[in-house]
Formats: sequence, C-alpha cells, structure tokens
Amino acid sequence: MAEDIRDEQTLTGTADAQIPTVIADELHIVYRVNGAKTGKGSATAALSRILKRGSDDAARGVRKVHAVKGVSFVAYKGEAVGLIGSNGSGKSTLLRAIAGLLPAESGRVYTHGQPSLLGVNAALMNDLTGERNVILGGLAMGMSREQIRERYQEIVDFSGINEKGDFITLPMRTYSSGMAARLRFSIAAAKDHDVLMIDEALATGDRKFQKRSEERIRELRKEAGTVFLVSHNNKSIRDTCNRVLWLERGELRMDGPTDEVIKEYEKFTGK
Ligand SMILES: Nc1ncnc2c1ncn2[C@@H]1O[C@H](COP(=O)(O)OP(=O)(O)OP(=O)(O)O)[C@@H](O)[C@H]1O
Repeated sequence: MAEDIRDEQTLTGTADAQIPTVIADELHIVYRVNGAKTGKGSATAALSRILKRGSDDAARGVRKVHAVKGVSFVAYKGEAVGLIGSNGSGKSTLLRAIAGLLPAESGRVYTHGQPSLLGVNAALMNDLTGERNVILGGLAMGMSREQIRERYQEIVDFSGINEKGDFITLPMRTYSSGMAARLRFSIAAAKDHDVLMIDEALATGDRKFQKRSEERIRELRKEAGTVFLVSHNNKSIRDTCNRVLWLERGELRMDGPTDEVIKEYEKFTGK
C-alpha cells in the first residue's frame, strides 16, 4: 500500500511525470479496402484496378474505413494508459499507429524512444521450440545474446510454460493458445521498454498469470517508460492503469483518471 502511494507521488511530484513519451496530434487513420465494390479479390478485379489507376478511390472500388478520427493526447513517462471502447471503436488501430505500423491520413504521432507493440498475435515461429523463440524474440527486441542469456530463466519461469513438464524444448505449435500468449508476454516483458503497448494480452492466460502480468506492468511503469493496454476487461484496466482513453467510433470520447472514465463507460454500456 505504502509503495502505491510513493508511486503516485513519483507520478505527480517529480520532473519524471513531465516527460512526454507519446504525442498524438489530431490523428486520423483511414484503411483502404480493395475490391469492396465487387466483393471479388480476383486477378481480373486487380487488373481492372490497375487500369483504372488515376481515377478516384470510389471508381476503383476502393472503400475507405475511417478508423481513428482526430484523436489528440499526450502520454507521459511513468503512465499506464488503458484504451477502452466498444468493438471496432479503433483501439487496436490507434495502438498500431503509435507503433508506427500504420500511416496517418492526417495529423501526427510523435514518440520518444522505441515503441514496442505486444499483441496476442505477435509473430513467433510455430515450428521452433519455445527456447529458440525466447532467443529470437529477445534479439528482435534489440537485446544482446548476453542479456538474453541472463534473463532466459526468468522469462521461462515467468511464462509458467514449464510448470506442467518440459514444454519449453517443444515446438510452439504444441502449446495451447493460452500458453503461447503467455510466452509472448513474458518475452516482451523481459525488456524495459520506452513505450510498451499491450493488446488484450491479459485476457489470455489464467488468473494466476494475469496477476503476474499486472504486477510486471506496474514494474515496467515504475522502471521506465509508458505502458498502453487495450482490454475489454475493466478490472484489468482498473488494476494496472492510472489513466484511460475511451474511444467510440474512432473518436476520443473521454480521457482522464481510470475510475472516472470507467464509471462513465460502464454507464454507457449499461453495466
Ligand atoms: N485491416 C483493416 N482493413 C480495413 N478496416 C479495418 C482493418 N482493421 C480494422 N478495420 C476497421 O477499423 C475500425 C476499427 O477497428 P479496430 O480493430 O481498431 O477496433 P477495436 O476497438 O480494436 O475493436 P475490438 O474491440 O473489436 O478489438 C473497424 O471499423 C474495423 O472494421
């Protein structure tokens, strides 16, 4: 409890709280879906699109989905920011845009340091063993072999993969979806990130693992950067985040302290 209070003081009382890590400025993200008009993704449809190049999107059968509409916010070092909202409201799109994976239609995203996106679909190699994936995943995040060696056991223990036998030396395809998601989270959480974005990772895994993950998110937040968490689980958001952005139909509907925003959101969803 005392720790928590200290934590809050760090957030509000020191210069640390004032270092911006992510700035979104009137950000708009638009997806373009090919073949939406004909419903065909065939070679002839592709050819006719090429022939019609130069004419406008509508004529070429390209449909636009305006997924994020004019979102602006500033996130600071030491914050854990929850993203909530109905299905299709733009949460994952916003995360992917912050990670630099989607171009902005207009507006901008500025990030301090290297943002890392951890999704339940983060790519690990199914045919390789858990062990190889820990090493590759670590290298992909920019850790040195030495650092990976040092943290290897910690990662395996955290994932709990070996609790029911020696699974870490088996290919990932033999893991249940929960086990695979736990390993992904454990690999990503082994590094101290400038900006760490987690998409629904806590929804997978059992309650025990969720608790461990929440604890790690609190540590990451204390140690260095900013954590973004997308979740439909209001309790996970309450337990880990100090601030919440609520998106609805691509627009930022509310931005504020966790309790206040979740209260309004629950009113909205009728819970
Ligand atoms: N690759 C894509 N191509 C075209 N449209 C997309 C694509 N991905 C998402 N969209 C659309 O963008 C909008 C926002 O989707 P997004 O996945 O960001 O929502 P979300 O809030 O994360 O939803 P959920 O809670 O269901 O995960 C939706 O209308 C969706 O249909």
